[in-house]
Amino acid sequence: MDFLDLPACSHAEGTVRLPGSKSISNRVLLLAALADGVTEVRDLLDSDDTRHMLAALKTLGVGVEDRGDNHWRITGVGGAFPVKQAELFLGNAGTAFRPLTAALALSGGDYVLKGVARMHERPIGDLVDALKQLGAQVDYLGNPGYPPLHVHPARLAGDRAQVRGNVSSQFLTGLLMALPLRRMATTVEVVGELISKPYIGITLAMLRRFGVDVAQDGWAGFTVAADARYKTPGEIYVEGDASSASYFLAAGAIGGGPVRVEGVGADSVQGDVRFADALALMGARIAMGPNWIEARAPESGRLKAIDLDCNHIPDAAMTLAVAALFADGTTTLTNIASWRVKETDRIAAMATELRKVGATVAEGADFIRITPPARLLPDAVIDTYDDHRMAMCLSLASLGGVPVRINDPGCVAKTFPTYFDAFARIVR
Ligand SMILES: O=C(O)C1=C[C@@H](OP(=O)(O)O)[C@@H](O)[C@H](O)C1
Ligand SMILES: C=C(OP(=O)(O)O)C(=O)O
Repeated sequence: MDFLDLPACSHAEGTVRLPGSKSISNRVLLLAALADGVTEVRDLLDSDDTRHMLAALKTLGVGVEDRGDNHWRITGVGGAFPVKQAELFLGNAGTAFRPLTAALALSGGDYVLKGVARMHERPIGDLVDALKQLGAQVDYLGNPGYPPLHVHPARLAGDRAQVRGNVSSQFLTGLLMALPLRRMATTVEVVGELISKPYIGITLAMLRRFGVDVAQDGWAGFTVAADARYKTPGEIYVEGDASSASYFLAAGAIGGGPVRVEGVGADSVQGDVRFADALALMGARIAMGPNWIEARAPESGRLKAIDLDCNHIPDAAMTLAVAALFADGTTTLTNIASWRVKETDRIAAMATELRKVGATVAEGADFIRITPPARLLPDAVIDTYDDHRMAMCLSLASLGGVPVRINDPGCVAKTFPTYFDAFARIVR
């Protein structure tokens, strides 16, 4: 097994230029592909998840040109994809799999969508159920409710669909992105709770950038007009990734700081910038400009434990679970049931790995509670479960003055291939 030994460290300080946002990159790529005309995409994230999206779009007949330095020229097809038969492999990229399922289901072709084994355990039934109400023909090739999928041309059907939003917001995101392909006014109603709402905010903001305004009835109803068409904005810059920012900001809060991240700040459309508020609740000193955030340790030196509903920041909340190792009491993170259906069962994985450094951890269906040890245990061998965030989060334990071994560190390639180099540059 490949591993990386992180030396003991206790101080973090410096500036990190963030890679592009995964959530924005994959939305922009799909919207640019469906739009009429050429979009110059700047600062695109270069990682496994975006490579899967780029490869899929190329297969589907979209013009995809690498201009170097994370600049991509996308020549859109102005509607449904011209290639009418394809088999796509999308790795473990939820932001590729769910939106492409919706777009392909309304594209009038015959498509197979597959991923890695874990992707075939990640639910998609709520999206497929909603698409079927709109006439989509989708078969499960494995277990009902899960990928792989076989998509056939849709039959004409009604002007509204209901979708459940309590398992993943990506189902609603996928529907919204695909609806302009129908060329008829369509309303999506959200049934029950909608989780991870700020990601719908990103979707709506990106649709607006591509010329489509969605009429919103709170979080319960979304209507796309019959004449909605994606228009290229010409050029678009991708913000830095706010979830990736969380590791460095936490490092600043734990290891003195200041640590500054550049590429994301007060003007961001990403909900995960709210991670900075959570760190502030823990006592960290936070400063923010339009395009940067900086974190320093509390005046007292030690972080405070918190009780926090983390439904709005499901990804960055994992970083709080590790910051809790450095707090003065028991931290409880609630409303995070979706952790169990992501890259791995993140509640179980986090509990197991935090215990390896000496924490006392309780877990439930939708919460995790962490009580730090007086001193972290040295030489923990951390398993990462093919989950980039497990690897990046647990690297922070080394700031407790203990050496930490990270197994399979390459899993960070999903969203941040150069993470460990960036981390090494700010710690000592
Ligand atoms: O739409 C998106 O870009 C994302 C939505 C979130 O998923 P859920 O809606 O499943 O919580 C998040 O965890 C994921 O990393 C990215
Ligand atoms: C849940 C995540 O990924 P995905 O986009 O595959 O859902 C994540 O990046 O934490």
